[in-house]
Amino acid sequence: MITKDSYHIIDTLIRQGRSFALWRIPGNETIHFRMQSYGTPDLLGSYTELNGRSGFVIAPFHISDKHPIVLIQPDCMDLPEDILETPQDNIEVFQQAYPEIVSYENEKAHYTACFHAFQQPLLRGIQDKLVLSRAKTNPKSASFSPGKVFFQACERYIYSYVYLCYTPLTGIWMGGTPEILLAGEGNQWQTVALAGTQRLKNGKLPHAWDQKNWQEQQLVATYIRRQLGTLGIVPKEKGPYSARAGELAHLKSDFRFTLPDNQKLGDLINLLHPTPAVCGLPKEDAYQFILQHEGYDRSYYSGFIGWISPSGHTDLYVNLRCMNIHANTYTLFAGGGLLASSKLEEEWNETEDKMNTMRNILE
Ligand SMILES: C=C(O[C@H]1C=CC=C(C(=O)O)[C@@H]1O)C(=O)O
Repeated sequence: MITKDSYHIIDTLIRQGRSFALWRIPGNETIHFRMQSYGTPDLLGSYTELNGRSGFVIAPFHISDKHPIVLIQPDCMDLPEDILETPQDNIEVFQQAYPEIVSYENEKAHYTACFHAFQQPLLRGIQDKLVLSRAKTNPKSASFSPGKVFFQACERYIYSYVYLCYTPLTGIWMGGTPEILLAGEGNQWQTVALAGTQRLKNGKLPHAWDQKNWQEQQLVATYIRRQLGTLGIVPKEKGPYSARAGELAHLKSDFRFTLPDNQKLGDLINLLHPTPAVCGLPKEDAYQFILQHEGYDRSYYSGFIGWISPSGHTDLYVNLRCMNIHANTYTLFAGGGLLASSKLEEEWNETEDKMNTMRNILE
């Protein structure tokens, strides 16, 4: 069994440059571990290449040579009980592989400029929704332990999918995300439409939602219905209802369905991802707009992570409420859906609240 005392083994695996993932499903105490000790993870250039494949996948928002889809093909299913540190294990593993993401010195000014740019197509009715996000890089203390932080996140966020993934190409990613992209097995599959955000009220789920949040979530739900429909899938739908994500609440609809061919999960992912919960509508224009105007590289934030197995069980989640850990810093990411009616201060505060999911466990 993996317990929080194993944190130093996890930290050593990172220093040794091993490709591995640890994750915990919402409402479940078991921590899963998979590691590829031989060879290197597969690099894929499209979602459809995931058809028929299994392994732990980490996929970016925008696939590129710098950020391909990375598929860990594990040959080791148990966390080593102990591990021998050698003098070669050192921090260089961080430095060579990935430069840190530099956030803007005056972040609020950059966000404000982006907000106004994003509002143009929304106010003109060219876009119905656009998700604007940002990154914040902070110095990290010398004693920072990714392993310890992972176990803290597991304890604190019982309703979220908590993961830690390291590969030499992606670097260290960790998060506690509430959003399923695709989960299930056999003839029982599930996705969700998750959008709209407010803080918990005295630690409890709020049940009243304003028009903007409803509309934001309805756009995602309609999109999912339509995309599933193109495969002839008519899902059973539940919601929207208020769902908890750390100290925040979202509106959520569940979609349950069977698949015509479980070997074609990549085709379905290609249809769903990126949903308007992280991109926008109409989808393709929103995607291009974000790439051109957001002003930074989302990297693996708002991509997806998780275990994929067409003949076993699949648990893929959208990579939200996450951070990328570097040698001396860590970068937090968060975004929010903008509609024509969005207000700058509210949206900025929402990104702060979302970043607090990871920030709170570092304090
Ligand atoms: C884009 C993020 O959240 C999405 C998921 C739930 C609610 C959202 C919202 O209210 O804007 C976002 O669509 C993020 O956490 O960075």
